[in-house]
Amino acid sequence: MVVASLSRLPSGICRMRSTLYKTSNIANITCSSARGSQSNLKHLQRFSTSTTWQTEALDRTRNIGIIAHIDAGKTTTTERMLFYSGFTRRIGDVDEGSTVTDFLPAERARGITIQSAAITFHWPPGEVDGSTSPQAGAQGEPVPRSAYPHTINLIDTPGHADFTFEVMRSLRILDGAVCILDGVAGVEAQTEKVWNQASTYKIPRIIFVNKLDRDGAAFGRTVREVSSRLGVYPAVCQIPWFLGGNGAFVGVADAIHLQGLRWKEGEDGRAVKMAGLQQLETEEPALAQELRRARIALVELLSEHDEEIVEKFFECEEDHLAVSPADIIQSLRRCVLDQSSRIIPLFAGASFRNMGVQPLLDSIVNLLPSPPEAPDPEVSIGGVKGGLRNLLSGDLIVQQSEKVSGSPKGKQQKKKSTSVPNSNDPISKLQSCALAFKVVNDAKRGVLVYVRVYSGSLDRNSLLFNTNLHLSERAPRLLKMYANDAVEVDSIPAGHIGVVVGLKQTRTGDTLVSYAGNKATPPEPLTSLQLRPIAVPPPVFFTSVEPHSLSEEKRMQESLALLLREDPSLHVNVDEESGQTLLSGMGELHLEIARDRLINDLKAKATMGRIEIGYRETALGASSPITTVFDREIAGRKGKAGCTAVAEQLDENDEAPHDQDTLLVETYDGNQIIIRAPGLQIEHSSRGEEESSPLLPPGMDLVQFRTALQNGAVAALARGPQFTFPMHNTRVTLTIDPATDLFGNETSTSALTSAARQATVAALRDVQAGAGTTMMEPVMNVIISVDEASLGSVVHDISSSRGGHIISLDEEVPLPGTDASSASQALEEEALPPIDTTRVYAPPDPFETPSIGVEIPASVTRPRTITAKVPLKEMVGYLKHLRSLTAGRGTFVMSVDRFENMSGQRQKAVIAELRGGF
Ligand SMILES: Nc1nc2c(ncn2[C@@H]2O[C@H](COP(=O)(O)OP(=O)(O)OP(=O)(O)O)[C@@H](O)[C@H]2O)c(=O)[nH]1
Repeated sequence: MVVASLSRLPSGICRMRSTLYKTSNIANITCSSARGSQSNLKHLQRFSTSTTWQTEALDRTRNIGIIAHIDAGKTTTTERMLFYSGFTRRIGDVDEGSTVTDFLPAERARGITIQSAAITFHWPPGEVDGSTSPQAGAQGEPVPRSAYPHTINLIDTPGHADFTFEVMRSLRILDGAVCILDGVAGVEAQTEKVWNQASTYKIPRIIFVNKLDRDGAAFGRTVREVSSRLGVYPAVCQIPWFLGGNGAFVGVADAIHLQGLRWKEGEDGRAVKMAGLQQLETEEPALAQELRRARIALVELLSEHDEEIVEKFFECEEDHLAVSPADIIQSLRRCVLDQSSRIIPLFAGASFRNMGVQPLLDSIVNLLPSPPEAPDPEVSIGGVKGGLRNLLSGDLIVQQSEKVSGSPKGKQQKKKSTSVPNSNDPISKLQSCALAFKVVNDAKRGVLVYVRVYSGSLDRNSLLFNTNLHLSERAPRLLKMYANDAVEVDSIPAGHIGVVVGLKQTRTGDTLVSYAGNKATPPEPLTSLQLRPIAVPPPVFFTSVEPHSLSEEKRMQESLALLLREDPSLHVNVDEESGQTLLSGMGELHLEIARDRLINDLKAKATMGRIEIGYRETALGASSPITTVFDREIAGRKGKAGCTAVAEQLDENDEAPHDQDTLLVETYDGNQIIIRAPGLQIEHSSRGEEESSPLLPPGMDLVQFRTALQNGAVAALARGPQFTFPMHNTRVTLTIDPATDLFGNETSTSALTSAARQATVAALRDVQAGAGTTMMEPVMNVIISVDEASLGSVVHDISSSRGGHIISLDEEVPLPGTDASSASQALEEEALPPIDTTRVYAPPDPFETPSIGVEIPASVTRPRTITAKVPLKEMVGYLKHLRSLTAGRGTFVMSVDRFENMSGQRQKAVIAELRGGF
């Protein structure tokens, strides 16, 4: 056996690698030895100044994420990656709370990942210079990419369902992903959910089956689940090495290189023993035989999808074992990038035992795409959707719009098609385009905005226009991050991930553009350019937040504002009547973490109340038009404005008015707000952009007028007339008659807001007195995975004790994600032919008979899947119950389906419970 002891040899990783890939020309690689996390900053600065960043070839960059079910081992694996790449000197432990990526106190305390952290390291260790990787060695033989250092930007994403939105946000900026599976639990419900979300963004993926050291690990079963539950063809590149077939897990056998890799129990994993096929044949004959089968299956699978490997196969006289590792890697890479093949390379290991992580790193570099190879990022601009590269090349035709006199915002537009770019074309003015994917408040450096740059180069001090908030901010400082260490840079080039320090407003999820010229805003339609917009799901839990004293109020509100910038799936609103601040979110854990962040990290002196379900209230009919005139002093200034409001049940089939008098039709938190001002005599500037009216109060423009009225309606809708829950599914129409409702100077924006609020409140009370209002509750889409034996009891429990409706059994119904395009994606996926799971190669698990070519009954390969709609109230604490019904095997995921009207009886029961406490 060849022994490569990395602890003894400073360049050991390289040695191991050269043995791994049998390449002769990689002697010029300088391997860095493992360095301590304290000292690594200096070490990193050496190869990460702004100049080198600029010149780092983009094809040697990987922006990847790790996705998985909670506890599959994402953080544990990341820690090993950091260690082997030389970024840290010791391996952090999740259970001891000493990991690099889970650096928030709340994460360390709970041992789970809450916020995605972006980390940069190099694999293999060494400097990433400007040269592109050579594709061939001196003798013309292909050289694997993993022979040359690459920059890996890694995003560790949370696995808990409460943080799905966080995962979605991270997925948007990834070019590739590693999906980690727990080798005992197999494909779990949350894995399926995240997998489907990654499919939505067409992210190339590889799979790592982890925890193979645990009792009950079943690699073969997991492989079969990958094909049946994730709907892909697993390309088994490694199989587990159990000593003597049924003994301890000691390493992996690699079907690409036809060799065994063995790690010594209890060591840090840097020393790897390698054994060729012949050696395995004498020492581990059963493993050697299975390895041959794995190689045959791998070449066969690739041949079905890749012409080039077929040629190589013929060149090797149809000998599966003779095809070179480099040819197999290239074929795998082609299949991963061309996702129509649905081939997913699959690797094996046990990160906690330090086994299998270096080959996984090699595969990240070898198989996952560089930024230019990744799918074209989706953008929306001027009402058109398409790819950013297409937009920049002129292949995406943007409809430039001219507003029609008096038309509502965004409606009734005259379209004029412009092919882009041309010399006058606004798209050619775009200098850079970036997505802010994360906002973090750093105790030392202030607010850090993580950005992924998609085009051009984001330069220090450039003016960035935020197309979501419609404001400009300067970028005074730029950083390149290494977990919680940073290096100052002058610019962040396209394809890279970096941090902007000093932005005051930008939130997670906002698109930032810089543009040529010195105008305050970019030319239309660049103002509407948005990268991969995602819809924030409605919050379903809420809690009150009270400052300890009045003097703490300001600090608390500032901290809450920061929390909201970090996480837009949190919502804050102030109940106007009680003055209470309410914080709402996606789940109980989500709010608990928000509480931790607010009180422990941001040091707000505040108390949070009980976490409760966010019910809603809705109108059952329509009010009569209610006109009120607000006439009171506001902040020492007389304020007077009138408004007429009608509140009614929102019927999706009812068309909103689109006439000249309609200034706004907007859906906000499930309610629709319409603003009308007949006779306002709206005028347009010659360029058709600015709107104004001679009848508006002096100094007020149409945007301020609309926003003031809208704010009033939104504030009133936050509290229902009967149950005080926020209104839902309700339409409010505000009508302003310039002759009777506007009073010159006295009509300030705050007077308009108060008038709109007052009129809406009165209209809601009128509905309550007439047709009435009712409570609504969140109903969840729930997908439960159980084994056959527990199916009956779980179905019975859901439908009889929890008032749920079973929608289907064993049907692959993708959960409606938080992304608008997932539904269409699901439809697209429906069209794909089913995977023939009987042809999928999976090695036998210990104590199982060989499985190749043997038909596997569906009941063995697939756990049963129950899809149901269940009120959220009945799902509180469900995991514990499910575990007891299924002997610990059952798992579930859920997402909000809709809010539903509650029956009188159910309403009464909930109110009694709320009064008496849970
Ligand atoms: N036996 C064994 N345990 C492992 C392995 N990998 C991770 N674990 C353990 O599994 C638990 C979860 O690991 P994490 O790395 O925190 O998992 P995660 O996927 O990051 O979890 P979240 O961040 O909470 O989603 C920890 O107790 C780890 O020590 C492994 O290969 N073998």
